Amino acid sequence: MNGLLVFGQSGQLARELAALAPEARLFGRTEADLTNPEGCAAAIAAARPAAVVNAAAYTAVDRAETDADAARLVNADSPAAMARACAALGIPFLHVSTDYVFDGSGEAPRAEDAPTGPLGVYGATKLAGEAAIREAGGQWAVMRTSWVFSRHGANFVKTMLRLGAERDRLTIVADQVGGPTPAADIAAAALTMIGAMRNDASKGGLYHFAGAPDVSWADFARAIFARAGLSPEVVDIPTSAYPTPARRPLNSRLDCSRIAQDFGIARPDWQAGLARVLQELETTA
Ligand SMILES: NC(=O)C1=CN([C@@H]2O[C@H](COP(=O)(O)OP(=O)(O)OC[C@H]3O[C@@H](n4cnc5c(N)ncnc54)[C@H](OP(=O)(O)O)[C@@H]3O)[C@@H](O)[C@H]2O)C=CC1
Ligand SMILES: Cc1cn([C@H]2C[C@H](O)[C@@H](COP(=O)(O)OP(=O)(O)O[C@H]3O[C@@H](C)C(=O)[C@@H](O)[C@H]3O)O2)c(=O)[nH]c1=O
Ligand SMILES: [Mg+2]
Repeated sequence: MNGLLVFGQSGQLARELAALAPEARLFGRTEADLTNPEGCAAAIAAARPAAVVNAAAYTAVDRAETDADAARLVNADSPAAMARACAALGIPFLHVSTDYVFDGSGEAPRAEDAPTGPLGVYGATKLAGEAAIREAGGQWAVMRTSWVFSRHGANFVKTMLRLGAERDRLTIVADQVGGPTPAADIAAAALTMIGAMRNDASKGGLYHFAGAPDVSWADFARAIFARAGLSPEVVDIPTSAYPTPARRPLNSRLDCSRIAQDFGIARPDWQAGLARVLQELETTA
């Protein structure tokens, strides 16, 4: 897509956007530091893009607990400044949010208008970003996704490949359930949405998009090991047996029917995405 500006360069989603839209401009930290909201707005004003996707975020969930000021600047204040700069130029803005805006109670998949209740700083700052973007008043879309994995960056698949090769036995939480989502599918969905928004100024809003089917982290680990030909024993544990600085939601299931209805985008099959990512890791190793 001509004129697309992406915030983020080295991250999982940014790398997949670059692969699918090689003509896009990507801004890393040197071009735009998200701890500086006004700098992000100025970067948009100077670049005069046709559309903006924000693929940068403070994603270190545990570290955010003790680094809340930086997390808020990156996850809320800078996306808000980006949304205002896009509104001023009259161009579409797409931002990405998370299942961690929810409290994880119950077992039903959550729709976009379900009550939020973040359990930690990461989720709270992402939720604040959503609200500020809505208030900026331009043509915006926020896509909430979950459990992102790809060949790039830090993610659960790559952690499991490392630990599974080192250890005979792993204890993995089995009471957190959600949809693992290949970053490549998020990139494709984001480009579809931005294209539709450019064609129709009435398009936009809040959308859920996650891989299917929903699964526990323990069962996701088992699937990774089965496909990768590793055979550590995976022991189910409750979240209470895996203490971390940030609390995480137990129920991360996202109801993704709205994005299917409005944009024709179906939930991606994470097993297929996992097979692709393992193949990519093998050929680049
Ligand atoms: N990862 C996941 O499991 C999930 C992610 N999401 C959301 O999806 C989106 C994409 O996430 P993902 O690609 O996985 O994230 P990554 O952690 O892979 O990448 C984050 C990117 O943000 C950049 N970044 C962080 N801080 C700054 C800063 N101060 N200035 C400029 N750039 C900065 C990083 O740059 P650098 O490499 O230099 O640090 C990196 O390129 C985010 O909005 C995230 O909240 C939603 C659900 C799940
Ligand atoms: C490494 C390991 C993790 N776990 C657990 C911890 C955690 O509950 C779960 C997943 O670990 P992670 O470190 O990938 O979790 P985390 O970094 O919290 O993942 C989240 O990142 C943010 C950015 C999001 O937006 C979320 O959608 C989600 O993907 O697995 C084990 O139970 N055993 C282990 O050996
Ligand atoms: Mg993590």
